Amino acid sequence: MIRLAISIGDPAGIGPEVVLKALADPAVAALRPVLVGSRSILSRTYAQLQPRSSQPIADPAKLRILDIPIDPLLERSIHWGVENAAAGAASFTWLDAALAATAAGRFAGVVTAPISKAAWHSAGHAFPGQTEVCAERAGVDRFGMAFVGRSPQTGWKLCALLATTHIPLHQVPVVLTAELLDRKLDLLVTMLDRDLGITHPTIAIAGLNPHSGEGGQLGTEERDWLIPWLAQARNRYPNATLRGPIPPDTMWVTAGQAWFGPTLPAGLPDAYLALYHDQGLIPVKLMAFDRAVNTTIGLPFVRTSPDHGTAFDIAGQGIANPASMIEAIHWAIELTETRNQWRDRVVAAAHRE
Ligand SMILES: NC(=O)C1=CN([C@@H]2O[C@H](COP(=O)(O)OP(=O)(O)OC[C@H]3O[C@@H](n4cnc5c(N)ncnc54)[C@H](O)[C@@H]3O)[C@@H](O)[C@H]2O)C=CC1
Ligand SMILES: NCC(=O)COP(=O)(O)O
Repeated sequence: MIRLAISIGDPAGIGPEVVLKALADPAVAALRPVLVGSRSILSRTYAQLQPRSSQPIADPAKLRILDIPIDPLLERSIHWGVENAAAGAASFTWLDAALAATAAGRFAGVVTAPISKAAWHSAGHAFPGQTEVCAERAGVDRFGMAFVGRSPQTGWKLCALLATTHIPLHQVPVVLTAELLDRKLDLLVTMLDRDLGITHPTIAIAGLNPHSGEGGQLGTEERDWLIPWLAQARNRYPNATLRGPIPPDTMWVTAGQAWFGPTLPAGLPDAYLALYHDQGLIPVKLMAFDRAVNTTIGLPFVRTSPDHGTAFDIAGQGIANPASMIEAIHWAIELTETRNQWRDRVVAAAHRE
């Protein structure tokens, strides 16, 4: 059985709730994952939400928990919907413990419930997000934030990688370079092969400007370096079909048709490379807010997370939807299995040589 750790996220948000609701799903419970967090916080979540929850919620007394208590004085300052340093310190400690146990070989992968970046900063942890902590603790400097999802209507798999992530919009054209895109495309091609079993992918690559610059009239990045970079990338990846730079507003039209069905349009790409956070995540969340899963690629282990955040506005009400957390757990299993099969194939091929 594949062993998974689940860090329970910010205790003032919906993380503990969606984790306990996910564990009420028999298919998730059968995986017997280990929750990394405070037993006391989980018990409190269960006691308060079970009577008013819209959905079944698992009793933490029956679950496997790596208990990391919060100092009782600090625990008293944790309240639903209140973003503060105590909650940020706790969620950071739990993530770190899950990663340390994974690095020690106890788990094959980590599923992380949502944290608040602002709460982390208040607690003195100056990371942009969980992605960067995973990468640093794993000792890798080439990693990416990808989103995957399986359409409940058509079964089509959505896969999108963000070339840049948590930076201000005005920095995007500065940070985006041919070298950065080389690294991101490399990660994406590897992920498609190793994690999704796609050896000859078609990848849609967005332009940066409206209409991909309209020949330089609406921006020059495409003309100056993006189109030349794509020509070189096509030579480097003869097994891949690289389409682009595609006008960003229309790039997702067939993805939407494939997601909602009833039929799949012809010529669908296997994956999308978006150049900045909202260029990728607005369409992904519009299509698949309750299904999409954030996965960090480039790590030596699998890491997934729901696509949503801490939802402080509804924390403590019992109405949070666990669907994306459930998907994050199933994707962690699926990605680990495909990766293991890939490794077996590589080893078998090496023995044949
Ligand atoms: N994986 C992670 O750790 C993520 C963390 N975040 C963090 O979460 C915090 C809040 O971010 P926001 O932009 O407000 O996004 P959010 O996803 O927390 O909330 C956006 C809206 O969606 C609703 N919502 C979110 N998840 C829901 C669920 N499972 N069921 C029902 N409704 C749900 C919320 O109530 C809110 O109205 C930020 O600090 C952000 O950095 C955001 C995305 C992912
Ligand atoms: N918008 C995606 C997001 O915020 C995920 O951040 P991370 O904590 O998984 O790095």
